[in-house]
Amino acid sequence: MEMDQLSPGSLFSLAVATTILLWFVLRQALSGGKDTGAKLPPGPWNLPIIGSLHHLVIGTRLPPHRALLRLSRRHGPLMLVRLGEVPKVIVSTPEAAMEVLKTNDLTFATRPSGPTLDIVSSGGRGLVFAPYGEHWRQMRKVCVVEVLSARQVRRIESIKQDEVARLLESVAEASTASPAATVDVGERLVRLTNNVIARAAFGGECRQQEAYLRELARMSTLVGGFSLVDLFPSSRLVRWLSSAAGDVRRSHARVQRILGDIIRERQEKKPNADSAAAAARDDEDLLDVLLRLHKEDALSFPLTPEIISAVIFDIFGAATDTTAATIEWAMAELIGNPHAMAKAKLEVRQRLGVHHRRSVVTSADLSDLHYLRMAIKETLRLHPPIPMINRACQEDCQVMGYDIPKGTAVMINAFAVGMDPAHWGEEAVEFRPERFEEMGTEYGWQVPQMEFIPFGAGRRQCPGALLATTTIELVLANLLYYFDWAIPGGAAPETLDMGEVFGIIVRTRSSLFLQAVAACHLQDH
Ligand code: HEM
Repeated sequence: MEMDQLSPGSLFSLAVATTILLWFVLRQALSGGKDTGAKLPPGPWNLPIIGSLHHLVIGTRLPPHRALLRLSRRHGPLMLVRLGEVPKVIVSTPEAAMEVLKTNDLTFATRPSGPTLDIVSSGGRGLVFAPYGEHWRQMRKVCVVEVLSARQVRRIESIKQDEVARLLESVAEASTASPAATVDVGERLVRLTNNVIARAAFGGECRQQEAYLRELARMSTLVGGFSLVDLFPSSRLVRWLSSAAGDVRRSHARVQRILGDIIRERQEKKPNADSAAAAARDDEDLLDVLLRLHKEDALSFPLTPEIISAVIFDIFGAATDTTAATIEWAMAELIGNPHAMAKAKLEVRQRLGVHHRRSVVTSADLSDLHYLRMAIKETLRLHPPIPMINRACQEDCQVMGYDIPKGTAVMINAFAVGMDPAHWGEEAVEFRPERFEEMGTEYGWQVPQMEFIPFGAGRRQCPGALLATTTIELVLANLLYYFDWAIPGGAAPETLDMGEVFGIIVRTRSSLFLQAVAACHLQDH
């Protein structure tokens, strides 16, 4: 029985199974729950057992971030919903985000826990889901200072160019086939971002990459916080009915086995590597860096192989699908908006000239591509790949005049924030990159008023934003410079499926299949 994803069917089954308990629950409710006197945020009315879930599924087929945006328009920028048995505060406007991510940055600097999250976070031993504290501080520093150091970024730059060249060659091959083959854009992009991170992390490509990717994708859809086990963490009935926790555990174990093999092989290959000499070399990959830190043993929390594996897993998860999904959404939006596509293409081709001699447009060529950059921002505003940013409250506090008790899970709806009509106007749903120009040339990736937060904000904000945005620019510039793109069969742009699959990362519902026609000759690499 497939009970795991939030759907009307699964909720109905659950409601029937629990109806017999309703009377007792109602009796308890009528006899009066404890009134703590706290002034909690407003929210929709709740049903026993399922809480507010019916508002998210009945009469709507919207994914959670969209359904929650709709609810917030009725109940306010700070809203308390009960997702099953878990109360969550939903933050939906820039003003509310400002209070959580800036005014109370430290109070909300931790992540919530939950059955599936606890599994993928290896019990908080990695970085992305680690609870706030010394371990997180250390791992964040390792990530920023060592993993994303200037030297590593330089190394990754040449890997990116190499992988982009491979992508272009494979697209060129499809475009010259007879009849011309369609390109599964999403699949190629996931491959590209995975190859980049795999080569950055392990030097070579991961031999078990296919299996690794399959398990990562499976986990992403199960760990969005809307699996039944996460909604009813204390229910034995749900645990019995649901396979989500077991599926996540199995996928996670497989991924950890693959990573464990890679780490062991590396340790066996370079058992006596002189760490200082290795550090001085430019070819030290992320695994070398982490193993060197393990050997130096100078950190307060020793980097055990388990922690190294958890951190690499986190960086893979954080860096690959987010970047690939953004490029895919950008291509979908540009195809769906021919006027924007024409402008972006013209800019790339005019700025780079027709006689671009290198086989790949490099990062050095990207500085003047203002329209393309705005198109990427607009894509991230409309399709933040992580629309629901998970945080938790570390101590009792007040936000917008409401009491938030310690331990409350908080979801910042980055999608809703980017849709706020007070900042983005009534036509906020439209893809219009020019709006960023109208808001001022300085309107950057980080904005002071929190109306654009695809990378989060505050001390837990994404440390990979620069790596991500430069990769997205590089790939898009190349795709638009070398090819003209169209929907196969000449279908109209409106026919493009812009539906979403919800998970920890939101992706396009249907693969984006496009036809590419070479716009200029791709020189041999
Ligand atoms: C388009 C691409 C990306 C998007 C939209 C994105 C978005 C995000 C968001 C929303 C968060 C949570 C921030 C918060 O809680 O305030 C996050 C965290 C994180 N991201 Fe990214 N990210 C992207 C790419 C990357 C890349 C390339 C890396 C590579 C290292 C990365 C590494 C991380 C890490 C390590 C965290 C956890 C930080 C912490 O908890 O301290 N991300 N990202």
